[in-house]
Amino acid sequence: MEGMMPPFHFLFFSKPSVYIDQNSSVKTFFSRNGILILGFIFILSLIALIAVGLAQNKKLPDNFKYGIVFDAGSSHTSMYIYKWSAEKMNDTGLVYETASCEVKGPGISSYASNLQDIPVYLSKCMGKAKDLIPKYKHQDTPLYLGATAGMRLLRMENEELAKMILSAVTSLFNSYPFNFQGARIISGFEEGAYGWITINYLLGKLEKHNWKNQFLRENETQDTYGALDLGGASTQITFVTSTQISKQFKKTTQFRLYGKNYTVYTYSYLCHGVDQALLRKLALNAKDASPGALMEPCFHPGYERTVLTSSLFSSVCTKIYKNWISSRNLTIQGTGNFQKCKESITELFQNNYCNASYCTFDMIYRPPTEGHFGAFSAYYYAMDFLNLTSDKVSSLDMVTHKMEEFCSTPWSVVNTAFPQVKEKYLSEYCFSGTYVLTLLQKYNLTEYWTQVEFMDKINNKTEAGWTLGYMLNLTNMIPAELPQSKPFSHPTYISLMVIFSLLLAIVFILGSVMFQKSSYFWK
Ligand SMILES: Nc1ncnc2c1ncn2[C@@H]1O[C@H](COP(=O)(O)OP(=O)(O)O)[C@@H](O)[C@H]1O
Ligand SMILES: [Ca+2]
Repeated sequence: MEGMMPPFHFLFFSKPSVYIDQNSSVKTFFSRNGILILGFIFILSLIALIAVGLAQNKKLPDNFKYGIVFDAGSSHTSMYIYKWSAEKMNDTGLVYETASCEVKGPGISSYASNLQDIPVYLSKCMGKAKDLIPKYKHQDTPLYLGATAGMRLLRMENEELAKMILSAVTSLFNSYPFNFQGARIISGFEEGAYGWITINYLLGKLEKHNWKNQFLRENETQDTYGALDLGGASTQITFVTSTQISKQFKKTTQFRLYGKNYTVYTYSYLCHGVDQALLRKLALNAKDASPGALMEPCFHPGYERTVLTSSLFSSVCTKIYKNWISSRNLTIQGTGNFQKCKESITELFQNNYCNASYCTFDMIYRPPTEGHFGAFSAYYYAMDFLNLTSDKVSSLDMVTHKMEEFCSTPWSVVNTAFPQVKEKYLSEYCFSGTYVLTLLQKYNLTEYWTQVEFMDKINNKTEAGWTLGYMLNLTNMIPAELPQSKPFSHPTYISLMVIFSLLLAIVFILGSVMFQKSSYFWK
């Protein structure tokens, strides 16, 4: 049996029963110490290997954070609750909308004369936020309210009243356990810029991971989308421009996001929101109306609406038209003519004077548009209802044809076909659809019809609009530089794993050999 290997289990389980002589016991002593040292290295390497593996692949605990933003628009107020993982807060696209709430009632600016009703107005949605967000997170949850063009108009008319509305909101929100960060009127510039951040963040255009989960460099990221927001009282256009723009126009802003610079052009047209545009159009045409009646091509044949003429001139946007008409009842009668409707809408845009190289309308300089655009809010509501979104209709001719057909459909037919749609919206889709087309044409975007994507919820979750961008900015959640996504870079991780694995293999082999040798001394 001399020289033969002991069976495998002997290497590990057999114990020496007798020491043969002095010489061999010394050798055994050294070989046993060697085994101890190797064993020690083996255990250390094993611990290091496990630690590296765990650090890299640690399953992050479900530690979520929340944020609440109220969008106090001119026509209505909505609340959005956003949610994100606390550990990954600087990664893109990880903040999403977890719930939303429509505040019942009109826009907040109409509460100027009944401030006492503001708590009732907002408390239902606040109650929803309290129920949805775990109690222990309430104090850490930032709460914002941003008001847009309805409040901008009220401020122009009566600054004191606008302040009183915001104070009423502030005292109400301070009574809730959330981390209230303020209620304010955001500027049109912010509204455009935050809308642009929202859609590009959600579409993953600001930074990209590759398959190894590394952030890509500047030239590897995708082109951003321009943002088109259409509200009730104002509308914004925002896009990255490569045109050098003179500082005098003050229409651009610089962003540094995830290590990349963006020069963004943005402009907000007050009184060009869809509701104010309709009001301006009706006010403008009221002067030519035969006593008591106004023929309106943007409403369906057979549709009638009676308004008090004073209501047409009560807005800051229509005051300029107020002159010879004393208040009286005016019946608006639809004639359903798309082409005439379009012509009358065109009159709402001024094209007469431009003090720059190029203006879209209303003397506002704008550089040439570039790339794709995401159009949301009332752009989406109108085009989605009319089944005219750019993925469904491929050419402008088709859109025009469908609009002609829709506008000329008698109101009785439309009303019967869509009993579930709010009458205000349904009766105005011919106008709002035509307005969307005219506005896009004024922006020179209709030539590139398929480059305009009408969008509502991005990734089926988060509504496109300024609110998410606003919160991301105020919570510093979009870093200027690229964040490190893992404790080790991928090459370091791989190198460490290979080194420790090799070390383990060597120690194991050496250990086995030494153990085997020492067992000969024990025999
Ligand atoms: N489901 C809908 N269908 C049609 N229009 C809608 C729908 N929901 C909202 N709108 C319209 O979208 C616009 C939203 O504007 P809003 O955000 O309130 O104003 P602003 O941004 O100018 O302050 C309003 O004109 C409103 O009537
Ligand atoms: Ca809005």
